[in-house]
Amino acid sequence: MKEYWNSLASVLGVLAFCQSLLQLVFPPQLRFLSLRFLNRLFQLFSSYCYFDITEIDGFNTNQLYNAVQLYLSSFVSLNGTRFSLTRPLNSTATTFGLSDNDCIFDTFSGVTVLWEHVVIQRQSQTLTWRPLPEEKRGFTLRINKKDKPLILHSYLDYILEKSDEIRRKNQDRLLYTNTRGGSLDSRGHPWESVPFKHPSTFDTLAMHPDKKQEIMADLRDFADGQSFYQNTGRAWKRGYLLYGPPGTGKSSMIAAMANYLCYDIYDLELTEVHNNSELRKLLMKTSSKSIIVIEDIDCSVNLTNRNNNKKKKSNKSSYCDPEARCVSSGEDGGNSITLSGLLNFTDGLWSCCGSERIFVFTTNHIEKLDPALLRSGRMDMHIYMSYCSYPALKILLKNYLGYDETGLDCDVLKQLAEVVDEAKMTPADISEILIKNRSNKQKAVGELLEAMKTRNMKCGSLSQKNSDEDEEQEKRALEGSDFEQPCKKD
Ligand SMILES: Nc1ncnc2c1ncn2[C@@H]1O[C@H](COP(=O)(O)OP(=O)(O)OP(=O)(O)O)[C@@H](O)[C@H]1O
Ligand SMILES: [Mg+2]
Repeated sequence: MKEYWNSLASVLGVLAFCQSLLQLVFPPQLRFLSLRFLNRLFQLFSSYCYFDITEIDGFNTNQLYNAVQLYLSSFVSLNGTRFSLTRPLNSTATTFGLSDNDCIFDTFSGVTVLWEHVVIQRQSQTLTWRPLPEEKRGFTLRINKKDKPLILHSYLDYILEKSDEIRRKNQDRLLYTNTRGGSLDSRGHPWESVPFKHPSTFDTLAMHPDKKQEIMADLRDFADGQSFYQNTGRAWKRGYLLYGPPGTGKSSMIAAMANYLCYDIYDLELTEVHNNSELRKLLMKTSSKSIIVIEDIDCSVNLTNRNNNKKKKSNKSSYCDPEARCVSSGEDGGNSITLSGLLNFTDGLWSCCGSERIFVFTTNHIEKLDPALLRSGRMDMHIYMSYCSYPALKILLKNYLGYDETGLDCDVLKQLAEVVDEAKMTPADISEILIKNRSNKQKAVGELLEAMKTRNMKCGSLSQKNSDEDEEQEKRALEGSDFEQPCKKD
């Protein structure tokens, strides 16, 4: 052992001597040139090629560097032993990173590549308007020369796509709103955003499990359907109309959709939009992978009447499409939203700027909507949010009180099943009772049963009327669309 250390010390000594000799004999420029020459020689005979991805490209941050960093973070924690940990602004997760000057192997399409995280001190601070970091950071990708044409482009595309996915998963969703009367912020942006932390998910949503599965499958198909939409020549967007009485979970459903797909939400306040062109500008400033929401579409602006009135009033040049919706250049066309403006927003050429967007309209009164809004291709799926049914009630009991089917007395369950449909209580009504008594489960269920029975007795005739109204609403939705009705009433 002692001999080994002695020989190692002597080798190191010789190396140090050579280095100082080199420094003495060769001036720095010559040393630099000879190093460059050796490097070229090495690259010529090496079977690898190397790609440097620096953190700062000129004066701008290199997006590819950030993408690689995020991409590597997805598996570095599995294979590495030393990590750098970060938590970016607005992020909900800690990110594992490759340590300085550390390496990691990755395999793509059966080809193994090596990533190195290169960090070196910056020699001297050049005079710039923006101070540069003291360290130069970058990733070096090593690929076998024969594999380069096979994978380089597809691998980089894959990294960009994957990193985008990770970023969206890690970051808070954003909720955008346009409630500033059309004014722009300092960067000329018409939307204001706040982190969106709504806890509603499809697990917490009380509705018939089959209906829920159907909606989730539809959303998943949409999100994974890029090639389908491309092949069929359709814009990559989808429209959902949520309708039903207040408190049945329309807004909760939107939050669940956003959380399920990790999309941002643009909550469009139509009353703050002055005209069609402003509406179009708002649309242009939305990002892809987002849900654009117009709540209570029947109350936001009087679109149907607006059109009718205009048709009567306007004697200036206008033309009508076959469905008799006027697209007018008349008096109020300049400073108000028209139905056609709204339809163009969801359906026209402008709706395709950007991609992967979902439009959701909600209403309590589907019968008040103009049939043009309901026709095939506009709102692809009409979802009726109904009063609480027995399968939905079981979800509420589980979520609020922790009861599953076996936890509750059979007799109580049977009674609940008998009265729940007739009681016509919304999930919001029921959750109020459950929240109020959540520390005493027995009492909560007892009170709920009482409330349902009382409603049944009191509102026998009223519930018949409501039922007729419900049927009328659904009938109306079916009439307004000549396409398959995917979600039927429970
Ligand atoms: N289907 C549901 N599942 C779980 N909770 C629900 C459901 N519906 C309503 N709730 C509860 O009731 C509250 C109100 O629901 P929500 O705002 O989603 O109803 P809404 O249909 O959008 O009502 P409105 O028509 O008045 O806008 C929610 O915070 C939620 O706690
Ligand atoms: Mg709502």
